[in-house]
Amino acid sequence: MVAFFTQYSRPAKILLGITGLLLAILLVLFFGVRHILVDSFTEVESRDMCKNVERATSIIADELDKLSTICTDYSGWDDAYQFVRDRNSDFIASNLTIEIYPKLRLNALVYLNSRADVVYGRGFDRASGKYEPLPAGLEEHLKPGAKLVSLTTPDQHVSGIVTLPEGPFLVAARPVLTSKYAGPVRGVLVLGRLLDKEEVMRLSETIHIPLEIHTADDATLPPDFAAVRGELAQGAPVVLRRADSKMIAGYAAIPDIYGKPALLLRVDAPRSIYQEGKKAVTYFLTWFAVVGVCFAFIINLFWRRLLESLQQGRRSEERNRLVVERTNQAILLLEPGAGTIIDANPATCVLLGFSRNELTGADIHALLSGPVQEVDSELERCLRETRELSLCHRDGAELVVEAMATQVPHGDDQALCLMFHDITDRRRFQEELLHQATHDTLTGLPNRSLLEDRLNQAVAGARRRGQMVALLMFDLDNFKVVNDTLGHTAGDQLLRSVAARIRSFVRNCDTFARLGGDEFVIVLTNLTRMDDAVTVAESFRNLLAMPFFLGGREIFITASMGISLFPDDGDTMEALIKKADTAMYHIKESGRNSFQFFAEEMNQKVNARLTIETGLRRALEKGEMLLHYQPRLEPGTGAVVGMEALVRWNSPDMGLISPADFIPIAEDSGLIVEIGDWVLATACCQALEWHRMGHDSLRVSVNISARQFVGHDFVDRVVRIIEQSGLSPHFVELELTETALTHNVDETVKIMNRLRERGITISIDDFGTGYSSLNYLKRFPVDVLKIDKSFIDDMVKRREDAAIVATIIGIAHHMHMKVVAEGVETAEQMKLLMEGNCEEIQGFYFSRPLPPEEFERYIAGRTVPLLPAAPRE
Ligand SMILES: Nc1nc2c(ncn2[C@@H]2O[C@@H]3COP(=O)(O)O[C@H]4[C@@H](O)[C@H](n5cnc6c(=O)[nH]c(N)nc65)O[C@@H]4COP(=O)(O)O[C@H]3[C@H]2O)c(=O)[nH]1
Repeated sequence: MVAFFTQYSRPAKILLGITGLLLAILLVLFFGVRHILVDSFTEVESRDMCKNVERATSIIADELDKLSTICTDYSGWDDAYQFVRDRNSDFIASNLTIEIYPKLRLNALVYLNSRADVVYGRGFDRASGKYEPLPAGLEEHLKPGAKLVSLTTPDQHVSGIVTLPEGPFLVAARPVLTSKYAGPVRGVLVLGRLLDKEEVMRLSETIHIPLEIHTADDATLPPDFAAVRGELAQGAPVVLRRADSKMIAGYAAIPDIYGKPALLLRVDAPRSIYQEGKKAVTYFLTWFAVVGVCFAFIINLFWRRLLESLQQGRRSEERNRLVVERTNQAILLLEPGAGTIIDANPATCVLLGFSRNELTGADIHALLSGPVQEVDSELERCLRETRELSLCHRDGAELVVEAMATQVPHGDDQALCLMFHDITDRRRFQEELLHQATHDTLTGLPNRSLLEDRLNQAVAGARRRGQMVALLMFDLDNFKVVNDTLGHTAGDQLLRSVAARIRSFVRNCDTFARLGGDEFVIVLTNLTRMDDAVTVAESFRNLLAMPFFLGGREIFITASMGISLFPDDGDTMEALIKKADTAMYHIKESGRNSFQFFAEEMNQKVNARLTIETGLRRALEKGEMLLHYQPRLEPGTGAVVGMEALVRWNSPDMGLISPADFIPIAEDSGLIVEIGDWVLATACCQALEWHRMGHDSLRVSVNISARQFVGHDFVDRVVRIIEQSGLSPHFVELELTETALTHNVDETVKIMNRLRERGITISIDDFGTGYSSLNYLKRFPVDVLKIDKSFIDDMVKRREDAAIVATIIGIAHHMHMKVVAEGVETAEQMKLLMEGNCEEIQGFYFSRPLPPEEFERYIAGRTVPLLPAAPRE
């Protein structure tokens, strides 16, 4: 048995137990209810049977009453009254005929007089329909003093049963009276009726109940009667006996007129109530059993389902638990409303550095940064959307997490399930990316894109408040020089220092950005007057005026600043920057180290510049460019040894334009490369032509812009152009400015060497105006130094300038370079230069730059040494 049960799982055992219990209840109910119901039907059956027995006894009583009534009719009658006295035969003949016996179903009729003498007495056999003697046994009851005949008063009467040897008799006795039932009593009338089988059958048919009657003292009583006789004799009114399941018998005893049991009667009846009841009970219980079994089956089914769903629930709970325990997602369960942590999964512990025990029961507000109300509303929002929250690690570090929440059942309430994962690194990376995208890497200042954003915000705010916004744009004067002379690293350091110095003075509400190169922009907000912008601009200029220290060297810089204003100069970054840039450009043109508000005239200048740039692009194609040549002479001999090619632009719209006006624009736009190539090619061709004309020692010098020089294919281009012209490179001199050379010294030296290897002469133009570093001079493979005109101008009046010129000549000679003085305008200048052993001279004193044909005339008519008046250009 134990083994039988142990093979099943616990839920299956419960199921078996419940099924067994149900079946037991069903069985108990079945038999219990059956018993109770059958008993109650038996009881009903008994009651019904008792009623039948009563009806049987009643029918005998009724018969006795009827007999008594007949007796009354025949005893309370004047004729009978007379008859018992005189025994007249008429009475007998007319009233006591034989017909009355069967009619009244009488077996005996006896008139007795007051002395109990039988006046008239006859017996009658109803079977044969004939008179017979009175039953012998009856005479005993008719003797004087017998109960039947002892009726002395009119109201006395007797009816009942007497048992005679002939059988039980129903008897009725009444005193004989007048028709008015008046006395004195003259006798007694006794009527008797044999209760034979026919009579019993008649009674039985009357009451529709099978009836059997025996005398109580009958020696041949049937056994069932004999069995109940004793019980009835002891006073039991009715005794019931069930012979089998089909029939029931009820027994009763009927006393005789003396009160002794005289008759035993039996009423038989089919046990229909019992049978029907039993059938009904069986039917009911069968249904009950069927319903019970169905119910048990359904319960079983539901229980199985319940078990399955419980098991599924447990499995799913286990699965969920494992997921929660093993997921990388941090999960916190919070008490509703209070924010107390109910539970935390291992991922949370790893993320926050707290143990599960430490977290359980802790307040979430201690982990989330921010005021309680804000934290609560953030948690509330997490139910609707993914939010970013700041959590505190155990070590105090701030963690940024991406969180969302849902409500889960917790007891009768709903707990808040907060799920989150660490995005600190991602957020940091995004912030870095955003910072990189919006900030300048060198200085860390906002870049153009962030500047635009801030400027738009500033403009929107100023528009609302009715204020002004100032955009201050500045660049560093001569930054290029610093970059070129001290190197890019120093240049970068200078930019960083400038940024740091200005940034420390810029208000938080303002924006300080770097556009690129040495260009910076400051956006000033909350301005109500232009003067505020002036004050700020001046303070920045003062800030920049203080020295910077680069690599142990003290550097002084200045800046040129252009200022544009919202709303006067525009409301977009493009417009405001363009106008600030225009103003800055204007400042640069007019002396630098200052600031200037944008004015419309500046725009006109810019437009003019644009017109030049546009025209320049077509000038070469249209043949508007031409070259003038300025002769270079040897002071000692007065011979023209060469000429400087100087470009001219004869614009059909603007007339003859000076190179001082369009060369810077050509440099800025990059057109100088194309123009430079044309100049070199044209100059070489021209020189070759003059060589062919006989002036075969003339050297031609050509100006080279820094922009041309830094081109990666500069040498190849120059060499190719010279070769294509057919002129020997030995007659070509390239004039480079100091600033062009100091860009990248090593590279410059290489280029110079390559040019010189080809026989090309290199000269430094405008020497003395740049940094004039002797260190560079020592490294550069230069053939000629051209002393700038500014020194020549003042050398006659200022001894310092004369000394500088003499020094330059001395150094140049010392370094095996020739010296050319340009801008010589007077004989004094020429004289001093001759004395200083300057190799070549160029200037208006001899000739202005001349168109080719004039130059030809000039060299053709040249006599040496002369001090000619300067010819007009
Ligand atoms: N007051 C005065 N001026 C004198 C005297 N002697 C010569 N000049 C002027 O001084 C300039 C000399 O040229 P630069 O220093 O190379 O200065 C040149 C040069 O830097 C540039 N330039 C001219 N042509 C070219 C060219 O083909 N290519 C490049 N890259 N630059 C050129 O334009 C500058 C100006 O050229 P220009 O207007 O032709 O002006 C010329 C010339 O006319 C004098 O005694 N007194």
